[in-house]
Amino acid sequence: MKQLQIAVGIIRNPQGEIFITQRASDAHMANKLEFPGGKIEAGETPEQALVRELEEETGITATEFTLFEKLAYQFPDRHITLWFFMVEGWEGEPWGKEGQPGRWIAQKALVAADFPPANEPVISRLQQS
Ligand SMILES: Nc1nc2c([nH]c(=O)n2[C@H]2C[C@H](O)[C@@H](COP(=O)(O)OP(=O)(O)OP(=O)(O)O)O2)c(=O)[nH]1
Ligand SMILES: [Mg+2]
Repeated sequence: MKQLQIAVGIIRNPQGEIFITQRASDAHMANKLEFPGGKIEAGETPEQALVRELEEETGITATEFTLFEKLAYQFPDRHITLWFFMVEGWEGEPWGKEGQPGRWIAQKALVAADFPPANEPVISRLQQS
């Protein structure tokens, strides 16, 4: 069974909108919306992986972030631990750098069913705050 550690960024602007991207049609959790991010590599801290992944996937350099939630989720074929960081300071402007569609959505308008099932507790928290 695959064991993966994942760092993702909840990129939130001063208007309370969050930058989300859509996963590729051939990826695990195909076509679902996601918070940009990816696998923590050997020797990396979750924070280092977050900064690297956001540079690779959205072109921004994250400068201010805090851990928002850490949770484990068992998919049929893999066990993942997700580190969700709230990102409220960055340099540059996020875009779908790897060709994936990206857009800003009001925090309260996020819909849990549009994301992978592991994200449900985080979407709930974002809707309430
Ligand atoms: N990026 C991201 N992945 C998520 C979220 N929720 C969730 O369950 N996942 C899962 C899907 C994948 O199994 C895993 C993330 O892997 P990934 O495909 O983004 O990894 P990566 O960027 O390193 O991609 P790659 O180099 O392997 O192509 O975590 C989320 O909000 N964002
Ligand atoms: Mg990724």
